[in-house]
Amino acid sequence: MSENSPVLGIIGGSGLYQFPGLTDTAQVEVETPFGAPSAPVITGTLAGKRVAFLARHGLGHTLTPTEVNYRANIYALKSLGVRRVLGVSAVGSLREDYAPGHLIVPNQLIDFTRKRASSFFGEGLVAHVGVPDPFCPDFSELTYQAISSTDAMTHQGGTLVTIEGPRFSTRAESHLFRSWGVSLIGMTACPEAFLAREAGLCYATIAHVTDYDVWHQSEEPVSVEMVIQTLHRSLHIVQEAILSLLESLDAEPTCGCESSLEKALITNPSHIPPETRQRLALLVGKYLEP
Ligand SMILES: CSC[C@H]1O[C@H](OP(=O)(O)O)[C@H](O)[C@@H]1O
Ligand SMILES: Nc1ncnc2[nH]cnc12
Repeated sequence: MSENSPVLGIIGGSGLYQFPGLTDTAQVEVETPFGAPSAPVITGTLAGKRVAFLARHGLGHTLTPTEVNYRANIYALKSLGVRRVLGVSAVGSLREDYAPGHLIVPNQLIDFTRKRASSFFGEGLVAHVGVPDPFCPDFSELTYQAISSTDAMTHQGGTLVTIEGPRFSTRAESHLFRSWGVSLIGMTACPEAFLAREAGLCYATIAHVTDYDVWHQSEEPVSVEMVIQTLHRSLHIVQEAILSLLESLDAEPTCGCESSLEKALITNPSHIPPETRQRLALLVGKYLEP
């Protein structure tokens, strides 16, 4: 981390493949021990602050939610000195009052993914990170204030379920999630949020509702066309919210996200293979004797 490090990492989801208004941009090809990120990271200045932008599904939306290399994406942002990461996601709504076009900052997650690398750990170094509140509460509060400063209808909190995709849900699945009190459905927040926690980063999501999934009696079932149409109407508001969020990021984080690994490592250091120690040095170096 240096004085010039980006104050915010933005992971743009469906429809958000670049960030308009960025100046002094540079395209950074980051190599990580976990492979290549979804796209080059674009660093630049926005509202007078340095930011780093990454297109989650690749520049031409070439990666399915399963194919996204979440570990490389989070690692790449961490390696650039980013401390706060904002995920932007198109989501379906599982409740009447969270309507298409609304923006939400969710506060809970349910993980229904099955085929994703969801931890940086393994290969001789074990850690069990705590995620009772998987989104950083402080950063989520700032993010909620930022979306509230726009003209959009907004909501604070709600449980977001992440399904594996790429298919959308069946009606039975959609009703099941509703019966559990789940508010929103998407395909990418897990493992992104969990990896950010392992990497000691503050993470929050702006979820923009694009559809009512497939449970609603009077609405058409979700389709890509429906998602894109709603996105086109609401993405400029997300961008406006991010400009407002940047204004509130001067203070240092005071939450515990940065020290998430302090009590999470369980492996006897003398047993950690040197290659693993080296691969994870960016995350665990400060906790292990050289
Ligand atoms: C294009 S509809 C499904 C697709 O959109 C969402 O992507 P993201 O979270 O990156 O905005 C959803 O998770 C699916 O990947
Ligand atoms: N209904 C839905 N299910 C899963 N992911 C989505 N992204 C946008 N709408 C969605």
